[in-house]
Amino acid sequence: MATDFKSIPIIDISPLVAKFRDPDMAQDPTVCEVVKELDRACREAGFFYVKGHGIPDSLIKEVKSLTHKFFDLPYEEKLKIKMTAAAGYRGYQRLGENITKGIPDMHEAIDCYREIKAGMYGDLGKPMEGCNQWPLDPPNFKQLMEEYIGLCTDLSRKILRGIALALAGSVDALEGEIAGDAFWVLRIIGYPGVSSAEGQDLTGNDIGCGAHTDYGLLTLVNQDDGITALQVRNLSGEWISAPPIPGTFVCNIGDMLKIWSNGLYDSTLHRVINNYPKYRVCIAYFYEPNFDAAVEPLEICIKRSGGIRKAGKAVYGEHLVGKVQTNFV
Ligand SMILES: N=C(N)NCCCC[C@H](N)C(=O)O
Ligand SMILES: O=C(O)CCC(=O)C(=O)O
Ligand SMILES: [Fe+2]
Repeated sequence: MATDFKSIPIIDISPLVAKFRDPDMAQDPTVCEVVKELDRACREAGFFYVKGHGIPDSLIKEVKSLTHKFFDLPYEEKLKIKMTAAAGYRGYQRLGENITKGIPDMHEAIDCYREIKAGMYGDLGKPMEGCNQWPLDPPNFKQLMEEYIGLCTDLSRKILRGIALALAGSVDALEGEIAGDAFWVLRIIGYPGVSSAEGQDLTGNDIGCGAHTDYGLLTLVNQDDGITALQVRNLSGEWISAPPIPGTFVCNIGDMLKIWSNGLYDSTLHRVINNYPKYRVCIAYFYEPNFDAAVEPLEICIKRSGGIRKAGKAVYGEHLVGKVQTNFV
């Protein structure tokens, strides 16, 4: 459960990264220290920054710079990869097309999902079937994003080994049936600055993305430098800022990890408000369970919660499809 945290901790995960392939990593004292810090952050806030993650800073920056270039293009150009239900909800959505709790969000985005081939998950997967729609301009966009997705997938797996150690006492508890064939989502997002959104009165009250939780296991947020816009809700309802810290990712727990941990970890509510005059981009990578995974509370987590089971079984793909089908106007 979240607490009244006032700030979001920064965790140096380099021991987890270094010992990833070490069969005895669970006995390593530096790994154990990171596991403790992760566990504490997940219990208290459901949010933390990671440094020492090993993804090159040049790539993290390049991803943001190409994202700016794409959103700078004329609307007609962006529409060439328009998101539709027929395209498996993959592609470009205009400003206000995504809705959160019934209210249009002041962001535009490209949504990408791991490929689902026809028939792969039967009726469960049908709505999301398809390949991603990548823009031809800027050149190299697809290649760069795919490289980035690969590295984010590897990194998430490393962090989840730490979390699996904390919750289940074994490094691979979140692999196999739960996430051995992990699904992923990438949202490439742009939030106009306060004065540039057309027809807005400069009150700066427009919500870039309304309060929500993420759907899967773990999110890696790569946000623009110099703009504080992401806010995280603590137990008493205060919004705590998560300012960009160069060289880090903001990480947060998703709904499926909340279920698996029997609520020991919460998928914390968060929102985005860009009150700056500058256009802000964010690339959010979501590491999710296997598309057809049935996720339920882990026995040991139920024991640690006084023997009370706090959630039933949820099939990840159903949860995602339910969200996606109600997220758009
Ligand atoms: N794949 C993820 N987690 N996307 C987060 C989007 C949150 C906004 C969405 N309209 C909603 O209400 O969920
Ligand atoms: O823009 C951000 O900083 C976070 C975006 C987010 O929360 C999401 O896409 O789920
Ligand atoms: Fe989010």
